[in-house]
Parts: sequence; C-alpha cells; structure tokens
Amino acid sequence: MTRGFEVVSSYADKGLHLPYRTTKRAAGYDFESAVDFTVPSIWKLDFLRILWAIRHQENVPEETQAKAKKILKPFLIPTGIKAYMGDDEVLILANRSSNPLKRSLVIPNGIGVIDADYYNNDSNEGEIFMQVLNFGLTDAKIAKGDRIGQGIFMPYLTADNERKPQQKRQGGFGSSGK
Ligand SMILES: O=c1ccn([C@H]2C[C@H](O)[C@@H](COP(=O)(O)OP(=O)(O)OP(=O)(O)O)O2)c(=O)[nH]1
Ligand SMILES: [Mg+2]
Repeated sequence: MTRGFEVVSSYADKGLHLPYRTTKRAAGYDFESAVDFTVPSIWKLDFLRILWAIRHQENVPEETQAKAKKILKPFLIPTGIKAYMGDDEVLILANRSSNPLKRSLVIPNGIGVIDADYYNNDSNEGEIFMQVLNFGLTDAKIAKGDRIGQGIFMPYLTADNERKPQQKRQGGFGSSGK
C-alpha cells in the first residue's frame, strides 16, 4: 500500500467513485461531490445595510453580521473520500480551472493541504472536504458525482533542527488550535 483513496465508512453503500485521472498524463485525481450541494452566492448579503454602515462608520447590525457570517463562511463540499499516503507525502487539493469560469467557485485558501496523518483521524475518519466560495450572483448547484476538484500527491521536505511536532492529529479545519 503506497498511496491511494478509500471511501469513508458512512458512504460505504452510496455508490461513490474513487478519484480518478481523466487522461494518461493528468497530474490530478478528480474528486466528485458525494452529495447534491448548493453553494450560496456571497452576494446574498444585505448589501444596502452594509454599505450604509460603512458610509456612516456605524457598526453593522448584529442580525446583518450573523447573516454575513453564515454566507461568507466558506462552504465545505463533502467528498466521502479519504486518502492514505507515505509519511513524507501530502495530497494537494486544487480547484479545477473550469470552476471559476463555469460555476464561480474558488477555493478561498488557494489550495487544500491534506496531511498524511489526516487519514483515519478520530473525529471524521479523514474525510476530505473541498472548501469553496461562490463569487457569482446566483447559487451554484452541484450534483452528486460532479467533478469538483483534483488531488495531486507530492513529497514534502522537513527542516533541520525543527521543533518536533507535539500533537497527534485529531481532525481538520483548525483542530490543532489557533
Ligand atoms: O481543503 C481542505 C483542506 C484541509 N482539509 C483537511 C485535511 C488536512 O489534513 C486538515 C487540516 O488542514 P490544514 O492544516 O490546512 O488546516 P488547519 O486550519 O491548520 O487545521 P488543523 O489545525 O486541523 O491542522 O484538514 C480538507 O479536508 N480540505
Ligand atoms: Mg494545520
């Protein structure tokens, strides 16, 4: 077992496809969405009120803040997939170049870093999520099975005299603290 993909147990009988390469020399394994998913447009904000607040240097009302927070929060598309790899390897999750053009979807953190020790972690079994924002004017509808991103396996290097890592990975998305 060198590196590869598995379906996480909660999706065992959901008919998911493991990520695959579409052409002979493709670097990226395409990931499909595990569910039908809607990514709301970030423009669904209460525009006028925000502009008003900025114009008058007022605090944005709490209700608007809550709404904005909900919409601006990057959305996590479940893939139902986990990846195993060597200890000195990482899976880079990148957008498909067609996504900004066709679906107005971007990855707000640029790329996703899927660590080798994320695999089978105690909190979510290592399920890979694709974090996206929809900068378009309308909601982006994604169907189960749509190819949403691509994963590229890479080796990584460590630095001399580094402070040895103290933690065991418990999950993702901020699990190691601030
Ligand atoms: O697009 C992404 C990015 C990350 N992850 C998972 C795998 C990764 O191993 C873990 C942690 O990612 P990262 O280290 O980039 O985020 P963090 O904010 O530092 O979280 P943590 O404190 O859990 O390391 O979250 C994803 O599923 N999708
Ligand atoms: Mg981290």
